[in-house]
Amino acid sequence: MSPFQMAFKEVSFNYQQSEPILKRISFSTSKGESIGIVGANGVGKSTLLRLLVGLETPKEGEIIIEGMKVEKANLMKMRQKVGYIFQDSESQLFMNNVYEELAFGPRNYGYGQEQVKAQVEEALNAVGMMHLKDKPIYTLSGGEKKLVAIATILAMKSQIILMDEPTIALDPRNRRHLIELLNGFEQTKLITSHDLDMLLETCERIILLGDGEIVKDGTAREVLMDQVLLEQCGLELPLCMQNIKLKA
Ligand SMILES: Nc1ncnc2c1ncn2[C@@H]1O[C@H](COP(=O)(O)OP(=O)(O)OP(=O)(O)O)[C@@H](O)[C@H]1O
Repeated sequence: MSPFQMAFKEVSFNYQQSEPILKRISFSTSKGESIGIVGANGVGKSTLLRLLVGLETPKEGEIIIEGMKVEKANLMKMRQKVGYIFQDSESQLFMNNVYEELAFGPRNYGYGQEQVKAQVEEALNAVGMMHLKDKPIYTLSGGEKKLVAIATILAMKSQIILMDEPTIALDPRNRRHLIELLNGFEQTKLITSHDLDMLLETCERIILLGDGEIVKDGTAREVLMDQVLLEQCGLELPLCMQNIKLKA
């Protein structure tokens, strides 16, 4: 058994003809960890998640998940293990209605009709969206689409969940709902976000990226409460840590 669940080993990456985006990135994660990935716009957070699900291939180094290298030959197996929730949920929902959307993954993995139904309903109940079961996707609001996208991953029973900016498009009530959901998940979570307050509540570990490298990999408190470090990387303290002056 490997001592880690996922590992980046000296991974470097650049898009075609662009400067290096990620430079010799190394870190590993254990089962059940909740990790926030933070950094300024364009630093490579989404790219890091795309590499993890094999949507991009490292130029150097390798990524290992549960003992398997992420590469073309293993992608189908990987995709069952790793659920990826895109920043723009719209682009990942493609079936006619919510039930069909959630059923797509489990059906593809060969589960029978009753099992598929059970997994879909369990996932919809988990995100509190059972009432949307028969709704056409195009009638959902942005926040509902986000929660349905999360439910598709739960219906697949993925043990590793990657989320790219999950609180975008959520109103305060649904944002709170998401935080509570995340805190109840036993799966390993890797979450990229500029919502540092949400990360402070949901992640025990934070990886701060800057200039293609890991600037700091530490506890949420160590990283998200270090104003000098955050400002060096183009970020600010979480709002809950700032002395907010409200307009009269
Ligand atoms: N398909 C692509 N082709 C070329 N360059 C790309 C592509 N996708 C992203 N980039 C560039 O790679 C860099 C990293 O992008 P990425 O989306 O990973 O950043 P990010 O940290 O997630 O940003 P943000 O916080 O704005 O979402 C950016 O400069 C971006 O313009």
